[in-house]
Amino acid sequence: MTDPIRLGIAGLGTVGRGVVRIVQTHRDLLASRAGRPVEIVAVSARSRKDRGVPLDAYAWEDDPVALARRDDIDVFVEVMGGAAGPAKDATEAALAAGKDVVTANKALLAIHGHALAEAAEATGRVIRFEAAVAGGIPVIKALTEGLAGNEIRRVMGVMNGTCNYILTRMENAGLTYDEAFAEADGLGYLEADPELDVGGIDAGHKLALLAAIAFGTRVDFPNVRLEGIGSVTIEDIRQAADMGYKIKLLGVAQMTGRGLEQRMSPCLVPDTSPLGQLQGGTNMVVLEGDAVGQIVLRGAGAGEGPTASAVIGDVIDIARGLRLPTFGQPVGALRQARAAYAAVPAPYYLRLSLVDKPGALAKIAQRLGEAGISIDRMRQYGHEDTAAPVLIVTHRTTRLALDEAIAAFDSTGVVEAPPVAIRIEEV
Ligand SMILES: NC(=O)C1=CN([C@@H]2O[C@H](COP(=O)(O)OP(=O)(O)OC[C@H]3O[C@@H](n4cnc5c(N)ncnc54)[C@H](O)[C@@H]3O)[C@@H](O)[C@H]2O)C=CC1
Ligand SMILES: N[C@@H](CC=O)C(=O)O
Ligand code: NA
Repeated sequence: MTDPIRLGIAGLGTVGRGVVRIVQTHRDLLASRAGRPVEIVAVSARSRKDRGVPLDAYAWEDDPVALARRDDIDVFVEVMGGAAGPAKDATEAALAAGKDVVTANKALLAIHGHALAEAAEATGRVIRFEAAVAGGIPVIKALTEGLAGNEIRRVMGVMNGTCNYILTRMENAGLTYDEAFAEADGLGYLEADPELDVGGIDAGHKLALLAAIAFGTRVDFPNVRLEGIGSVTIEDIRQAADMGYKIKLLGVAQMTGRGLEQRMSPCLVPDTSPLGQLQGGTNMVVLEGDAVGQIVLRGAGAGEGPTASAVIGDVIDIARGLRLPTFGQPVGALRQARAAYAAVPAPYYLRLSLVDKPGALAKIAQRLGEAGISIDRMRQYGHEDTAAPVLIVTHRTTRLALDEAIAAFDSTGVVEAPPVAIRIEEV
């Protein structure tokens, strides 16, 4: 058998521990699949506490940058996290020292991915990041390799398990947002900064990485339109269900006539669709190509085993000699796409609280008509107070037209509370 592939692992938390565990338990399997032994040479973490896996056989480095530069490693495995600081410094040091890099760090790549891809290309190294997007789901591989013959039409997904957990608990157990959030916190689901999860930032990082591969563009996280789940109410979850929809924190990236649209926001999807059926902390990514049609990938987006599985898959690819550009094309071929927003028309869900007087609904219908918006379905609910809850599902329209109509509702004098408008993504 040929020389081993030698790993230096920076970070021994959930993911790092999982990587060590797989290397130790699947020694022969990995060697056979990689065509050479997979060995851990050195590790680094903030403290030398017990991690539940034997580490004595490995050299220890307090400093991840020193680990990245060691002569006796071939691949630097970065599983510390953080968009800057040691993760960035050590990744740069590894590339400069001629090491390949495997990382689970979506924040780092969403912000510095282009520069790091340039650095990798300059030194002839590769950066692999399957674990960074939808954890154990091999979506980077699917897009970069399996679908390489397609023009990608659209990439969609539920890519933050914590948010999907919160939304499904609200839906199934009737919890308020705050109650479901507290439950997710108690289960240890939330990132150290929960805003990364519930603000849609973590999922936005993942979407930006997928979009770069799918559309051959530079990673453009600042132009991902982010809206978190903090404003989703139990009322909307119930009313949407009544109209046949589920609310999901959905990422959508699409190349439009006006540029690249990247959105991460609460959307309605049909409750019978694969996305609508997705429960708990599971992730789902939907890829659409001109030749292949639609592909749906579902699985664990986080956790020790699933995330480490993705890291090891990347290590094996490197051991086998598979050397692909970071985003599927040489950096010079990646375009800076113009950013577009709300370029693709869609049906919308509109929840209104109207004064219960003759003609109120007619005034709303008139304003919608004046904005060129046609009503598909409408429902008014019985009520005990003076405001009548009204739900409208529109035919396809633009967000611009909808915002115009909503602004015009003010002059009707029949709207009791700010209207809620949520896009219905056609999946
Ligand atoms: N936990 C999960 O399910 C998933 C995590 N990821 C990503 O994987 C990476 C690691 O995540 P976790 O394992 O959950 O984090 P964690 O917080 O459990 O572990 C982080 C590890 O990095 C070490 N570390 C942090 N700063 C360091 C420094 N300056 N020097 C040396 N060691 C340092 C810590 O001591 C710890 O061992 C992050 O980028 C995260 O976003 C990606 C997908 C899923
Ligand atoms: N916080 C993320 C886990 C890692 O990507 C999630 O909840 O999905
Ligand atoms: Na993945």
